[in-house]
Amino acid sequence: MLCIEAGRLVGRFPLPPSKPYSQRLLLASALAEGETVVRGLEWSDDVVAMVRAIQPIASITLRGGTAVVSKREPDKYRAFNVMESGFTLRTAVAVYAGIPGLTAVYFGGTLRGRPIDELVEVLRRLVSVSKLPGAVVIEGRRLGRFRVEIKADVSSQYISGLMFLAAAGDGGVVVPKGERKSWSFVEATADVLRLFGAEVSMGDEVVVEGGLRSPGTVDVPGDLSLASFLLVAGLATGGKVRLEGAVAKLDAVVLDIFKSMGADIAYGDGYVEAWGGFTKGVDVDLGGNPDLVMPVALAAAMVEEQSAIRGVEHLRFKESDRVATVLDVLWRLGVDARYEGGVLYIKGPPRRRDVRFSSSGDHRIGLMAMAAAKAVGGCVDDISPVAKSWPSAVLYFK
Ligand SMILES: O=C(O)C1=C[C@@H](OP(=O)(O)O)[C@@H](O)[C@H](O)C1
Ligand SMILES: C=C(OP(=O)(O)O)C(=O)O
Repeated sequence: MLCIEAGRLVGRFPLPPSKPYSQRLLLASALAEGETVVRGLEWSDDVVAMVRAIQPIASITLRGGTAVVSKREPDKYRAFNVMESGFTLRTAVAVYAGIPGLTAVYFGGTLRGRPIDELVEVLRRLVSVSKLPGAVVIEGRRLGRFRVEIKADVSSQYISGLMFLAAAGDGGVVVPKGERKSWSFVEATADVLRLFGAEVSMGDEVVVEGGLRSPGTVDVPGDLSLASFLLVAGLATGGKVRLEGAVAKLDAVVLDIFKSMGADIAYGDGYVEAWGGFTKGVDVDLGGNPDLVMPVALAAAMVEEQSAIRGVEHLRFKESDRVATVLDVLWRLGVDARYEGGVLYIKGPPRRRDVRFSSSGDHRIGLMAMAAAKAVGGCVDDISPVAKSWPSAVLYFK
């Protein structure tokens, strides 16, 4: 149990490296011609999962937070455990469909109950895939250019996986069906593939031309979906937080959201600063940026005006049912909160002090609970899930 005293959070902190970019850069490096140096990694469980996933096809040297990666002749038989990383599971299952040989991708923990079937169904039109409890086995072969349709309202990682498969082979067309959820992550995949020289066009269809080559040395940018828990803790306690490092475009919209809620935010080359506090509610659709729901919900909990966070249906498919577990944190704070028709309605301020929070086995709920505990005082039952994305976070909330 981690207990945190209520009080102003004032300080300078390094921006946590973006997990989505770390994983995409490592995967692209393993599929590209030439050697890539990826700098600025933090060894979270999900980033380690991606290192395991690329090991059978790449030579990897690790030095501190730097990985030097180059493509090699793939092992004939491949087996690795992606643990709880949804992105690694879904991209590895797709990419290994295009690499001749047999691959067993193991997964566990919270990932056992998360969706993968739609992707397996689509891949079965191209290769043989078996889904077992806790593992997916793929019989890969060299594919020609392919065209597939896939549901877009469950996980954007299906689309990202198929984009990597196309880029690593002779190209392909992915047709997203239904509402496009978490679309900012598909754009991040396109950005990384383009950085590695692929042609990607995004319209009604996502068209990816094959062929990746190393851009040389790349730096992982900072992650605002994670860092915003520090910003919320600073703003909710009348403190001041300065985050140092380059910021990823992905999820940077959170800075505008916090500004619209009355916070003072300044940012420039290599830093973000936040002070003042939250004074206004917000009405925002976060269907494209699901990882911002937790920090924005906590910010909304600090103000009296009612906030609405829309587009959150697919948060039920994450490490926990985040519609339920976000509400759990808010209710423990003594905030009025409810979910109705894809929308979270939240009206603060917190009415309780010295609260006992639960991370519900979910890293982003653990981070939300730590930031909440900084504001009202209290304890978080189990912070081990936080190692999935940002192990060093615990050092900053003390
Ligand atoms: O592609 C990615 O790196 C991610 C996509 C999102 O998931 P879904 O596409 O499953 O919603 C996001 O919530 C997750 O944290 C990371
Ligand atoms: C859902 C997440 O990641 P993944 O889907 O890659 O497990 C997350 O980091 O919140």
